[in-house]
Amino acid sequence: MFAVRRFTQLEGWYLRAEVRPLKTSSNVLVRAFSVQHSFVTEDSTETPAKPRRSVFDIDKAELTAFVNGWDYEGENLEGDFETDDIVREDSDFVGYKKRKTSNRYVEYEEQEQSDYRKLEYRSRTQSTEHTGYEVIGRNKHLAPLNELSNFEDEKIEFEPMSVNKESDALDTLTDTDIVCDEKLVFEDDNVEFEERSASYKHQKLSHDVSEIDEKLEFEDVSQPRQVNKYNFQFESNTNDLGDYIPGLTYARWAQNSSTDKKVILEDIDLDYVERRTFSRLLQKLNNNPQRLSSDLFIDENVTVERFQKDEKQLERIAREQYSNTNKVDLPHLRLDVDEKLLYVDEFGHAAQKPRKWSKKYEFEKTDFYSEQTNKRVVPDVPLPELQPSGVDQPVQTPEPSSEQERLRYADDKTTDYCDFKKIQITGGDGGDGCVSFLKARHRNKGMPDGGNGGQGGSVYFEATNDIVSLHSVSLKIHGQRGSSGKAKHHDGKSGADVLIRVPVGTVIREVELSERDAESLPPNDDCFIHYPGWRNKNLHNIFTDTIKPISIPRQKLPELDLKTDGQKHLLCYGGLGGFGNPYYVTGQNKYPKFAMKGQKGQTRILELELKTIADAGLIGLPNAGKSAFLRSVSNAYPKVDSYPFTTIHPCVGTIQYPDLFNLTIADIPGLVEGAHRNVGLGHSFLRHIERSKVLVYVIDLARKAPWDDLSLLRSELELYKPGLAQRPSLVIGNKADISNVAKSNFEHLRSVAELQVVPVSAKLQKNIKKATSLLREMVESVAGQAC
Ligand SMILES: Nc1nc2c(ncn2[C@@H]2O[C@H](COP(=O)(O)OP(=O)(O)OP(=O)(O)O)[C@@H](O)[C@H]2O)c(=O)[nH]1
Ligand SMILES: [Mg+2]
Repeated sequence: MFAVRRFTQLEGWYLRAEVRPLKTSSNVLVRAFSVQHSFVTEDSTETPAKPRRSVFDIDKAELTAFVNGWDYEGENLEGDFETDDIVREDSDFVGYKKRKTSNRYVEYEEQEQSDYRKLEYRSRTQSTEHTGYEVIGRNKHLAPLNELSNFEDEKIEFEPMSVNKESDALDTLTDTDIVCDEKLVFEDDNVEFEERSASYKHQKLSHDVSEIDEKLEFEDVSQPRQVNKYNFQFESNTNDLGDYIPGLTYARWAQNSSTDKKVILEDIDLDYVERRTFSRLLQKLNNNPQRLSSDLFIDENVTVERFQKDEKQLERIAREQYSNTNKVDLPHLRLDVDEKLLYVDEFGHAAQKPRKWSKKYEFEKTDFYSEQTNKRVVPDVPLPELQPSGVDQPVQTPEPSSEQERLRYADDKTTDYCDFKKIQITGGDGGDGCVSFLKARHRNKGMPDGGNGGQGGSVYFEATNDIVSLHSVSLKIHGQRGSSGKAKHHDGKSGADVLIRVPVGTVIREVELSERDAESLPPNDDCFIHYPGWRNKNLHNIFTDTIKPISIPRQKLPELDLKTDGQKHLLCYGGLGGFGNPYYVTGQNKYPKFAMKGQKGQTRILELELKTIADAGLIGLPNAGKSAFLRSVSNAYPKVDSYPFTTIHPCVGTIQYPDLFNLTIADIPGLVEGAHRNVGLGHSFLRHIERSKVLVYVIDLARKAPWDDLSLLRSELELYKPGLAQRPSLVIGNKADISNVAKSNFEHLRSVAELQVVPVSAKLQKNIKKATSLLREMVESVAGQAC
């Protein structure tokens, strides 16, 4: 950790600013600042009787003045820091200078050594040691530190104060511009202190920092905010948490010994833990990742409902789930417990709202804490019923009322998804050969010495799992041209190859060049470079059958299916470099006055079609709950909403079974009647389930006649590709929680459908286990069969 700290002492106060960078690389991002000032008695050997620490926000202008104007050349430190305590040494440290400023960060880059010095100093009064790199700034302006002695009120107003003192500091720092809009961070220096938050107005600073002229108003941070921290305890077979811990900046974890299977994560502020990281961690810890999704579902019976971001949202969820069972006090995380996973605790903490980058903040334990046993207590929450709500009426899924509305939903401009593209790729041209003759004293006719041209760059395709769409592939792609040969037998350099990365599952087909495309290609008439004035003569003399330009034989590419990650193919050769004139020396012609031009690179027009590769594909009408089902069973997190065509491009999730078996499942947009006539979103997206070995029909049991929906889906599939509907299939009867109607519909559907029907509630996570195990059975039974 690198820190830039500066100290001073002024009228019994001292101020400290810390600049905490993001990484310890040569470019340091300044991320958070803390400024603290506390009272220090005049007699530095005594511990202050009642030291106080006040915390306030510091803004850009103040900090700039503060940093630039600081001077601690000894005298300012007297009193607090004895001269002997200050060990100043010139070190090898190469400091940092400002490189780029954005709203949030100041980026520093390496700076001359002479600009900075390394300091070690000890404050006797605070009995703490600090080591850090001090930036010796321009000693021009001081922040209005005098005002700080009057820091009694809630409001502080800073005035700039100029100091007429010149220093030999650097020009480079004059525009040091440090952004600080974060909550302050304070550490415990073994001194009790009072915290106070202050909202204050920033007054415009006039000189030298005049570029910062806006008036800043800070929000009032004195209002307490609810901070939710959770503790998790698991049994785990793995000790390998290293990868996951960095994401959990706000969690502490402990493992008693390497043999102990218990892993405890404490004080996790879910507002701050990245959702996916955390989910992955739990997955790893749990070692039973079957139902773990990014929504933090842990097991059939153990469900951490949601990240508690929004009290109201939580309340809504709780009321929905527990409507007929229990009223639960809010806001608390609900959890059902089984014997395997131990407990989850919850605290409602009243604490000051931490700003984004602040690392520490105080909280108090309030609920669910037993003072007798000094342990956290598990709240006793009964399990919910299978069908908690007694809704009799089916929830009618809204249909798009008009074509316009449908388009509005379908036209999601925020996503750049593309699964079909026609592109032109061209290999780089070869470099030209050179016509040159040795020039030497006393020789009026030197030998030919022209170099050969370099080869043009080729175009490769590589399949990768890193991308899921073709949108990043350019429409026209060229390999680099080889450079031409030069005199004195200097051959040209080869052009760089181009690698085009496409998602796994991309099918590449070559299309014949249309006449128009062929016309647009450069003509290939004269393939020779001529010595000045020799063109006609050359054409007349030497173009016999023996000297012919070499052309790359053109072969049509077979269809190429990139199915595995890392699969790489060369699709377009770059042209060969042309020969220099020495190549054409013969007995008859010792001084050839021509050389070969570089060959043209190959050109191909290709169609790229992305056909997602997944073991199972979800098919259903819009709003049937396909995405909700995918969310509940896999690690994917597609958007779920109550309007049709929520999903407009495919999304692939992975279901992970406890024995590490993985199964991929693709969610695609809703299919409607007449999709083959391009109604709805059409049926071109069915290409993404074309390769799935198992089809999963997701049927909304709350609709009037779900069996009709099923036959409609099957007939649309058949119209898209004959035989597709005959694949092994499973029917998921979703929304089974909508009780009476769903139940009767299910009975009927089961009797009518020739396929196996599993009732589930994707929303309430019911019967999911059965669905996933059936799905696995089917996938395993068809494993190895070609689709
Ligand atoms: N009551 C109930 N509602 C559900 C269930 N599953 C999904 N829903 C709701 O149904 C609506 C549609 O869910 P989605 O998952 O977006 O449906 P979809 O099939 O992906 O829809 P499209 O992407 O538009 O094709 C949402 O409002 C869900 O909350 C369920 O099991 N029970
Ligand atoms: Mg969807």
